[in-house]
Amino acid sequence: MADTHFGFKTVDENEKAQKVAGVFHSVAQKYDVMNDLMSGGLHRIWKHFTIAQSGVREGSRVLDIAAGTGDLTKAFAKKAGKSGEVWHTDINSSMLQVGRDRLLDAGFVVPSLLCDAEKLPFPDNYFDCVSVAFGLRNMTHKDAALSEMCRVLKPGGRLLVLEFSKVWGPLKMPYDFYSFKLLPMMGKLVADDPESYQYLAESIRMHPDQDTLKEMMLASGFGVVNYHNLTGGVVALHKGFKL
Ligand SMILES: C[S@@+](CC[C@H](N)C(=O)[O-])C[C@H]1O[C@@H](n2cnc3c(N)ncnc32)[C@H](O)[C@@H]1O
Repeated sequence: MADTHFGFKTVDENEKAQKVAGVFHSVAQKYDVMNDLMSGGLHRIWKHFTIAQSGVREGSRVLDIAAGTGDLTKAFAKKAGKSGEVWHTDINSSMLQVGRDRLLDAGFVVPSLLCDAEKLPFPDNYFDCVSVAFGLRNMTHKDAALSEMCRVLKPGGRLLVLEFSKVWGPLKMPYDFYSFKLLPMMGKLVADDPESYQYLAESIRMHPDQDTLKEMMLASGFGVVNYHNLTGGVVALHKGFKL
């Protein structure tokens, strides 16, 4: 079994998947409140921008990967309407359940499916839009997952990858202080789980930067890839088009 990263630690690939599963089983119930707290609500703006860039309209077929508590799924379901088809998927049963309950409570009846982004159980050329928000970073074989996302898209379809990225130089020091000092502290106080939020900070630093991710998407089969930096590169939205 090959080695990979779990935050700053080197672990074998099997162990990474188990540790990531442990993080998300542990944070699922507090995930939404922590998301608002940690980002000061900014994640809502980043997601709003993602939806605006999606091209999803009435009747679209959309796959939300690593969808967790379902923020994007819900917004896509609104846009795709009754004639659309929107899937809420995640590898983690705790995150999927919290998301499914939230979607139902908000009046959205969409399929929720437990599945691994690296082996998608969907046919080729099926979706108009595939999204993965803050999920790719946690995957063991990112290339395999990106190739799967490309496979299930129709020609002309688009992949949206919303993910933490490399910050603009002058922001680096305050951002590091925030990530490595304040974040684990908030994780302890609010969720009694400092390790999961330490992993969050470390996994962000280990994730490919904007241009590297763009190259990975091109190598995975996307014909055109571009990206937008949001909040000084704290987050980037990559758009990949299958030709
Ligand atoms: C930080 S949450 C993001 C949830 C949601 N997309 C959002 O933006 O709020 C990351 C999610 O990625 C999921 N995940 C990690 N590895 C995955 C994989 N290989 N396939 C599918 N989902 C995965 C986790 O279970 C977790 O729910």
